Amino acid sequence: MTAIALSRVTKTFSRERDASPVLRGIDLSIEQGDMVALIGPSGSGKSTLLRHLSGLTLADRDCGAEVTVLGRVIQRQGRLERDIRHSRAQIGHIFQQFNLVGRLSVLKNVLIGGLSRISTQRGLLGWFTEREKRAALEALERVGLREFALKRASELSGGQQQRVAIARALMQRARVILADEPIASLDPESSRRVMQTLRDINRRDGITVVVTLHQVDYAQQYCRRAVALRQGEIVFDDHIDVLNETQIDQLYGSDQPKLHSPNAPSRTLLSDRRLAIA
Ligand SMILES: Nc1ncnc2c1ncn2[C@@H]1O[C@H](COP(=O)(O)OP(=O)(O)OP(=O)(O)O)[C@@H](O)[C@H]1O
Repeated sequence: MTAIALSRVTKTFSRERDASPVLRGIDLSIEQGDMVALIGPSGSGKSTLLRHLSGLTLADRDCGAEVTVLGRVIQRQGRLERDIRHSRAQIGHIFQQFNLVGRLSVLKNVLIGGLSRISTQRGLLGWFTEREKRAALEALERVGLREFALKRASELSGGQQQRVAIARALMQRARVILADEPIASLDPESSRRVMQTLRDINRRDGITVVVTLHQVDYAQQYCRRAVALRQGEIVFDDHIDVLNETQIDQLYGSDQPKLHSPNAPSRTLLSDRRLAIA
């Protein structure tokens, strides 16, 4: 079953007449339960594409764009769908900067993930039931941070905070997780833990994961499929094993990021059958 579908998504930020689009007619479909890496050089449109999926960014109005997630329309013709709140409840968006409330406990931060399901008043007052607290502790257990529940979020390392953000998405009962450069500011060990956590929830819970990554070797190690963008167009879309050295060089040119992971699998050189880079 299709979890995510984009058709004809074009996005131009500038209103100047000759401004170039950041995304150019993107058509993409992702199956439920897949784990997909969005790769490509800086500025190629990865984050912008991801933000279209949760309706944080709207496509151009005149391009006939449509974005659906889990069968619900998120945006159509550059307009947000009316019942976006319900759709967003199923989508966990994780950011490079974690977006936790540093002065609150780790547990409270995770509990906030369930806010879309409880009354605004109860949420504002910070009243949570024993059942909700148990669920939040279970989510923390899943990401290996249960013993940090009562610490302030700001006391945790970057990698730990990122895992709290993942626990918050679990508490939210998200069926799709969109992770925007979740390891960009982390050291290799923390990066591995975060990617392992994402892969674990993908495999065990069947949650669809789309993750933007700068380091191709992490994509190769943890993701099943790669979608590569260059200048706002999809230039590669296939099983991650199909992506070879030559294609990576073509994709990044002289901007190719360093490969950080010492455990990266050796890459097999396969045919260039799908790469459309000119
Ligand atoms: N809100 C915005 N207003 C204007 N331009 C924007 C906005 N957001 C992104 N852009 C521009 O769109 C282009 C694509 O940005 P985006 O962040 O999607 O790329 P990216 O591939 O995620 O890059 P990086 O890997 O460096 O994060 C860039 O040129 C960026 O400057």
